[in-house]
Amino acid sequence: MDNRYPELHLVTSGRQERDSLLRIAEAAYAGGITYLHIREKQRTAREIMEWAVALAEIMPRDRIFINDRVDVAAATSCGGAHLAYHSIPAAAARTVLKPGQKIGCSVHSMAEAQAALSQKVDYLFYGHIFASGSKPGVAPRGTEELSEITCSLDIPVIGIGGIKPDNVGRVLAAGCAGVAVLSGITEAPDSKRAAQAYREALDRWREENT
Ligand SMILES: Cc1ncc(COP(=O)(O)OP(=O)(O)O)c(N)n1
Ligand SMILES: Cc1ncsc1CCOP(=O)(O)O
Ligand SMILES: [Mg+2]
Repeated sequence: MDNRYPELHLVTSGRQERDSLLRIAEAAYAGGITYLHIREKQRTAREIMEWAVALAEIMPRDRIFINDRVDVAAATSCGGAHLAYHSIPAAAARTVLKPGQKIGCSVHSMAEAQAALSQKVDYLFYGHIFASGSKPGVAPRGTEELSEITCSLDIPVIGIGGIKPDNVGRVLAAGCAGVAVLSGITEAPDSKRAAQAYREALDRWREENT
C-alpha cells in the first residue's frame, strides 16, 4: 500500500477479542486505513505481542503501532510506539526502539504539545476534538487550540475523538495531517465500508482544498 495522505489511523478500543479485531483490521486495511494502533490497556505484553504478530500477516509491519508498551514495539520491529500520559518518556523510549521506529504522543493542550515536541517525538495525537463515547463526561476540546498547535509547531498532528466522515473536513481544516478513529470503524457493521467512508471524505477534502 502506498503511504496515503491524509492519514487514517485505526485505534483498537479494548472491546474486541483478538480474532474479531483481526477481521476488522483486515477489512479496514482494504478500506483504506494507513495505520493501526494496538491500544489494549488491560492486556498483557505477551497478548499484545501475539496481536502484533498476527496483524503483521494482514498489513505491513511498519503500519502497526503499539500504544504504551515500548518493549513490545521494539520486539516486533513494528512502525513504532505511541506514548500515553502514563508511558515512559520519549527519550527513554528512543533508547529501546530500533532505528527507523517512530514515536507518537497523545496531547491535550498547547503546553503538552510543546513538551512533546521538545522530546523530539515524530507525531502527535490531539484530542478529544468532538464528543466521544470513549471519553464519557469529558468536555471535547474543539478545533481552536488544535489550529494554534498546527500553525505554530512543526510536527504532524493527528486529530482524535468523535471523528466521523462528516466532520473530517473540520479536522483537516484545522491543519491536521490525518484523523484517528476508534468506534467509527470498530463498531461499524461493515468495517471495510466504514473505513472507505473515512478515506473518501479525507481524499475529497484534500482534492477540494489543495
Ligand atoms: C493530564 C492528562 N492527560 C491525559 C490523560 C489520559 O492519558 P492519555 O495519554 O491521553 O491516554 P488516552 O486515555 O487518551 O489514550 C491523563 N490521564 N492526564
Ligand atoms: C483514545 C482517545 N484519545 C482521545 S479521544 C480517544 C477515543 C476516541 O474514540 P472515538 O473515535 O470512538 O470517538
Ligand atoms: Mg488522551
